[in-house]
Amino acid sequence: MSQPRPRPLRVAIAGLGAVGQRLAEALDAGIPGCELSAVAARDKAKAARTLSTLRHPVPVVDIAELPPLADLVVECAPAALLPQIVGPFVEAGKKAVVLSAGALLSHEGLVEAARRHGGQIIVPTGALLGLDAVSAAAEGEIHAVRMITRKPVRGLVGAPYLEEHGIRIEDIREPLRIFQGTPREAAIGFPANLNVAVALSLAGIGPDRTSLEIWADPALTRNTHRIEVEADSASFSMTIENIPSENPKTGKITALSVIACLRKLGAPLRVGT
Ligand SMILES: NC(=O)C1=CN([C@@H]2O[C@H](COP(=O)(O)OP(=O)(O)OC[C@H]3O[C@@H](n4cnc5c(N)ncnc54)[C@H](OP(=O)(O)O)[C@@H]3O)[C@@H](O)[C@H]2O)C=CC1
Ligand SMILES: O=C([O-])CC(=O)C(=O)O
Repeated sequence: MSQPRPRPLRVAIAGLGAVGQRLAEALDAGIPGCELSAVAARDKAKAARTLSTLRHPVPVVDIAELPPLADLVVECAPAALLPQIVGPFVEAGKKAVVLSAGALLSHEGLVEAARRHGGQIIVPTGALLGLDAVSAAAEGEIHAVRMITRKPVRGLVGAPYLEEHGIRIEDIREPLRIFQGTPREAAIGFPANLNVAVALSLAGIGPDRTSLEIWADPALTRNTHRIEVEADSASFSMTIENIPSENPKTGKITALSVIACLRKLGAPLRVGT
């Protein structure tokens, strides 16, 4: 005898920007097993106007009001808000999908809280690719992971690292390597630009052993990430060229990655790790 169908997972969106808006539309159109239940926005009146075209209206609230309204939160807000969005969900044994992955490194207590309370933090592949292969390789031994990110100038301007080191990229005419280091260092210097490098490091050999280069390239229109992995099971390299969304720092594929991740949560056929 088949089991009764479980009730849909109530999904909250924290941050209604480039990712949040696309995700709200997709949830409203229907992701099996999920229903949009609430949205948190800074400017609630503006968010209510944005959401007025949804078929199924949802409350627009402050971040602190989300936990009783949802079983899972998708964090797609400025990185500084990560602990206040994710903490209450994982402490209640619920799930949080995290896009500001870089901020996890300075709030490792969130992972411990999820462990203690039976919650879960999910970092989707986001604007990157290949995290399935990296996770599989990490079950064996990975010798080295290298990532080279190239971005158009407007995808990088304003990053704290550039200000701190007096690096001006607005008028460059040739590609310029602006950073060489680790994802842990990049998460501090580029909090809105390099979540992908942190996600890669968490899937593989960690934020201190992964090596990262960042280039500003005035000829580029797409955020381009190349990853190179040497492991005892395989060697592989992959490149993704992201078409920017309304937010030039964020690739369009980011929201689609979250949609695919939510779709997999309750799917009868799940493909990929
Ligand atoms: N892991 C990955 O692969 C990727 C991660 N990211 C990260 O995902 C996050 C979201 O990206 P994106 O959608 O492009 O960012 P946006 O800047 O477009 O959206 C962020 C939204 O959060 C809102 N916000 C600000 N303060 C609050 C608050 N107190 N309560 C609720 N909402 C608030 C902003 O509102 P307002 O504009 O009014 O201030 C804005 O609408 C970012 O941290 C980004 O770095 C992005 C791309 C890839
Ligand atoms: O890493 C990020 O946060 C965003 C990014 O590079 C992209 O969208 O390509």
